[in-house]
Amino acid sequence: MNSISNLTPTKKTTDDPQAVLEIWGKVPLKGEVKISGAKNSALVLMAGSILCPGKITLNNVPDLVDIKRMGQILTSLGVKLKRSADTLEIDAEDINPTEAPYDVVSQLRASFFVIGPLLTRLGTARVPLPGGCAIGARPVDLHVRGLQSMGANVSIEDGVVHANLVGSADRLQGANIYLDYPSVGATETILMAATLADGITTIGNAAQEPEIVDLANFCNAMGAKVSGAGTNTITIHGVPQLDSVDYNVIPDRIEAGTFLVAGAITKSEITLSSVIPEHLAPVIAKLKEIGCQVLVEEGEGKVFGGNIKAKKLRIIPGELRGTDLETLPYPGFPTDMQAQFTALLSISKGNSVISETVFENRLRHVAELQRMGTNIRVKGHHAIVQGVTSISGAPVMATDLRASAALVLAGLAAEGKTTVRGLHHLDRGYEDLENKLRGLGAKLERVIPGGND
Ligand SMILES: CC(=O)N[C@H]1[C@@H](OP(=O)(O)OP(=O)(O)OC[C@H]2O[C@@H](n3ccc(=O)[nH]c3=O)[C@H](O)[C@@H]2O)O[C@H](CO)[C@@H](O)[C@@H]1O
Ligand SMILES: C=C(OP(=O)(O)O)C(=O)O
Repeated sequence: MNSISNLTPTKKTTDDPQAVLEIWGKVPLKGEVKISGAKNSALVLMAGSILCPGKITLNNVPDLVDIKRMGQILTSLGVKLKRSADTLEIDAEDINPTEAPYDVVSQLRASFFVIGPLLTRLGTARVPLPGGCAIGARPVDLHVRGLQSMGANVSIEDGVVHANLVGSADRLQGANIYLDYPSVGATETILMAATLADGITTIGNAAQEPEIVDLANFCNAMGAKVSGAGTNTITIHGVPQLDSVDYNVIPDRIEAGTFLVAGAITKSEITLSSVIPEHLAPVIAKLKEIGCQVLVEEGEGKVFGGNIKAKKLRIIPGELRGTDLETLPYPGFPTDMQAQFTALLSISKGNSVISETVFENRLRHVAELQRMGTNIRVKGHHAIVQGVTSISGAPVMATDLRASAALVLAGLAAEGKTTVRGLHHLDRGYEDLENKLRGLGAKLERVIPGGND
């Protein structure tokens, strides 16, 4: 049997498709970890930078495969990018409405978010439909209908969405739009398109996620007139042009939530720095129900949009007990934390019912968690969990981004060695996860099986 001491990592890599993550569980964690900027905010802010013909500086941008892919899409449109540490300089003065490359768009949902900024600034946009994803069908009908309500002609030809202003119109027209569902992406597409439209746009039943508020703050910092972000009705008064800005991306509430679960699942007290606790309210409430204390402490004081200061969060785990949870649009419990909580509840005393209501196919991690000795049944969009007292390491396959995080968390709590495959999912959305966990004392290593570098 492998042990920590005889593990001989052969080649560490971040992008080799053969690489696996080996985790030795039951090692207590300790210390402090810094949370990176939010993937889902940075991605939409990068798309939103197209709205401005001047230079944009984004700080606190995480170093992720998804961010690199979004950079490739912007570059293909003529945008100039310069990255230094966590700062990204974006110059979208000279852009052309060429088609964003399919092979990148097909790997990244957020790539579709360039459609609103391109259309409203240039009057035309061609963006391939974002690729099918393992978590559900994810159509873009709400984005399309929103742009059509603002006077755009939108058609889908050979898998590419073509959007144009109609006739002699030189701007989109403000409109009253009511979303059938508070879609994050559709709210972002319409919000960005409306910043440069002629007149007033309202978005009813808008998504209220913190990333929407960050986008509105970013647009307002460029001179847009957006109000109501963070509520279910957003109003945008269109302006003719937006200006340069230097802006800090908010901390990643899903990365933060994942580390809180790491503390809970290993029964370890750890501290997270650079977080906005309010963004984690539904996650913290569930952790308390499960038996953990989560304390808010003063942080280093970095300031984000809306003049919010970063704080620290300390988790003090207790006896873990089961609870029910249902994923919902914000401020409900985030679907992006469901897989991690499935891992946590699988070793919490008693029964739990987890209901996934946002995406129709987001329980695929259950089959992998079962390999580790958990007792979970899937019925429709529910996972019915009977907590077990211990789980054991096993070879497992990541099926999507948050599923990969759930398997890493389960590996931290399991007896023996867990080997996680499919790390390209993990690398999409977690900056330096292995080193951050190692800094807290976890024993894990990325290796190529059988390699000999
Ligand atoms: C890059 C990014 O920010 N991704 C996040 C964003 O994804 P994304 O913006 O894709 O998520 P949405 O809120 O749009 O999707 C929610 C639900 O609405 C449906 N829908 C969406 C749009 C549409 O036009 N038609 C439609 O039917 C989707 O299929 C899904 O069932 O919000 C999700 C929900 O919090 C998160 O899990 C993702 O991490
Ligand atoms: C589902 C996610 O991302 P995306 O929308 O980019 O697929 C996620 O971040 O969990």
